Amino acid sequence: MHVHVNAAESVDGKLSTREREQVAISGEADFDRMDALRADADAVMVGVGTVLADDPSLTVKDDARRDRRASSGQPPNPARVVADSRARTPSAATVLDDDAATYVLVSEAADEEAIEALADAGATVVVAGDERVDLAGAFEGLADHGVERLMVEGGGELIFSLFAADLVDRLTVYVGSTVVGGREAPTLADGDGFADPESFPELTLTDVERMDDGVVLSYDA
Ligand SMILES: NC(=O)C1=CN([C@@H]2O[C@H](COP(=O)(O)OP(=O)(O)OC[C@H]3O[C@@H](n4cnc5c(N)ncnc54)[C@H](O)[C@@H]3O)[C@@H](O)[C@H]2O)C=CC1
Ligand SMILES: Nc1nc(O)c(N)c(N[C@@H]2O[C@H](COP(=O)(O)O)[C@@H](O)[C@H]2O)n1
Repeated sequence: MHVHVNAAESVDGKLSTREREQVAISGEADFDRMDALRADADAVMVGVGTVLADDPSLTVKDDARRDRRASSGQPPNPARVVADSRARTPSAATVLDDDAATYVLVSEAADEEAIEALADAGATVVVAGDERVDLAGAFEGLADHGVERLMVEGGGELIFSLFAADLVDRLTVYVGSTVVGGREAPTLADGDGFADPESFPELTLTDVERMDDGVVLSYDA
């Protein structure tokens, strides 16, 4: 599976405010670039922290892109994937609507009733890991469902875990010209952090593009 992480951060590296309120860091052109990445993916993934904070739809917004997918035999929208160890995704979450298939990745620690509620709401539940989702194991399950191109949008907890598990192939980051600040505000990679410089993931910068009032940095991982 090819895993592409794409996110937007402020110039000080924040994904949202300290209250986890969604901020439009991207401008029009970058949101359109993100929409094109969604349209090129088999599935779009977020952590449950993002579902609880933003209630995103994760769908392709441009009609022509959805039409192109449909005419090439794909569903109009990519599938949606939520990493959700304890099955906390609310049944009324927008990611569970009928606009696309949705996979919720849970761990063995998730409550059976919560898992049933997700299945009743139409999600396909994939169980991997004891206390936390084992991302590598869960991705094998997704591959069995035909997911070959996965785009990950965040947030910071999920992105850190993907780097820690060496599961990232490509990273694109829009850096907007704004300062959010706040030691509690989510950053591109949160989690426990890498303590040992030897374990820092090594990235290769492949492109720098000016866009809106910011830049898009592209890396191979
Ligand atoms: N600016 C941007 O491009 C984006 C910003 N965001 C922002 O990020 C914030 C949410 O980020 P976070 O709080 O970091 O939450 P998150 O979206 O990274 O979700 C973290 C949660 O995912 C679950 N999870 C399951 N397995 C996991 C694993 N193996 N590793 C890590 N997490 C796992 C856990 O319940 C964990 O608490 C929101 O404020 C949202 O607005 C989110 C996506 C993109
Ligand atoms: N690329 C990007 N730039 C920003 O400025 C953002 N705030 C985000 N947020 C992500 O977009 C999701 C919302 O998706 P829908 O419009 O609901 O489909 C949000 O949940 C973040 O993942 N991304």
